Amino acid sequence: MAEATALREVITTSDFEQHNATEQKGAELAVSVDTSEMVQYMVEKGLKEVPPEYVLPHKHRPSATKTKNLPGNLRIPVIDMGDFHHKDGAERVIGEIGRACEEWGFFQVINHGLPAALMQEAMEMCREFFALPMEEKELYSMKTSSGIGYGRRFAVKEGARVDWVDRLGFWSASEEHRMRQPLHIKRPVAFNETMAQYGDEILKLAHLILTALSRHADLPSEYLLERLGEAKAAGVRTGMNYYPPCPQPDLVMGIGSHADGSVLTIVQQDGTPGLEVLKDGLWVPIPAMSDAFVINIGDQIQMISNDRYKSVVHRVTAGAGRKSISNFFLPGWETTISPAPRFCSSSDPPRYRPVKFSEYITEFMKVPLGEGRFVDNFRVPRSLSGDSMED
Ligand SMILES: O=C(O)CCC(=O)C(=O)O
Ligand SMILES: [Fe+2]
Repeated sequence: MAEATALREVITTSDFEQHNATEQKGAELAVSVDTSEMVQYMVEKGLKEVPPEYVLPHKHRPSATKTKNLPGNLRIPVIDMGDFHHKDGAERVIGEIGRACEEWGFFQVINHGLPAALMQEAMEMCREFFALPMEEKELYSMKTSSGIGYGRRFAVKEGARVDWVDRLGFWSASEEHRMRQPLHIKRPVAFNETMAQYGDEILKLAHLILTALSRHADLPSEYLLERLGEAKAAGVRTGMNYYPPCPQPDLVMGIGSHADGSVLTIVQQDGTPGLEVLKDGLWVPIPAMSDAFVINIGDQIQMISNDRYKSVVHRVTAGAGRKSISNFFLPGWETTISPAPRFCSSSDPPRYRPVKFSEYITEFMKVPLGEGRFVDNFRVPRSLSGDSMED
């Protein structure tokens, strides 16, 4: 029993799930999700007080860390990608994306190419799924360490704090990933088809962003994509998140502060605030635009770009109820990630040691979120990499 709990705790936490880690070794581990531990279940049963494992230390609570008098210029960039395919507009878009990734690691995009109707349908799938009776959602419970299915974010170690969120995880792209590890949702009936179409479009958007960043760094358009290994091996892991209404929102976090281990992450919000990014020591709320995507750089691009493009800490506060769709663009499992020569020089040698994505993700899943920057574990000690480690 204790062993099963420990296993489950280690397995279902990380941002981009551990699907590949165990799958590639042929060692998926059995896990079981206990319905009574789902946040939505507790809330629907009329919970009035947040259980102790969710409660944040005082100094980490939203009331203690909220930015008062946010400077007016501290707003994450909103970038209109409409001109990206036009010769005259492309330079502007590329410049804005590149600068946003250098300065913020976060930005929102509008006119991004995904039809508004498809975004609405995807959010509708998310709403309808979480509105199913608990017995029906349970049919999709995470059963193995793949992280695919209905489950939640558990503590990674005994006594660790738990996030106020339930999640449904699956591969939304590419077709290879969907076929190899499918999650067939019966209701809502349009789920599989809609989310496959959505995933394919998200994949295209991820490619566009990497093209823009490659060009921003004066590299061939395909450069960053090619560094992620075989095109077929990269994919999009999607997590539909439900942060149920919380009776004591100041005591908890929807998702505690963390940086994503992905290449990049593309998030669709439902129009409810909650997502915040840490900028110059201040928590900056991200406007909840339901027709935009929030895009953030993940650790893999930070390493490849030798810290030029930043993977930045963010968090989600709880409140009256919120849904979002997190799409993690992941490299091929066998891909070795290392700073690309273009981002290094004799005065700024590689700041990270090469690391196989499989090694990265396996280690990432063992550490609790919010405890330091995981990516720092792969930094070359300063004395070996020259004297230009400062940001
Ligand atoms: O819910 C959100 O807006 C973002 C969630 C997030 O940061 C994550 O899934 O890594
Ligand atoms: Fe995140």
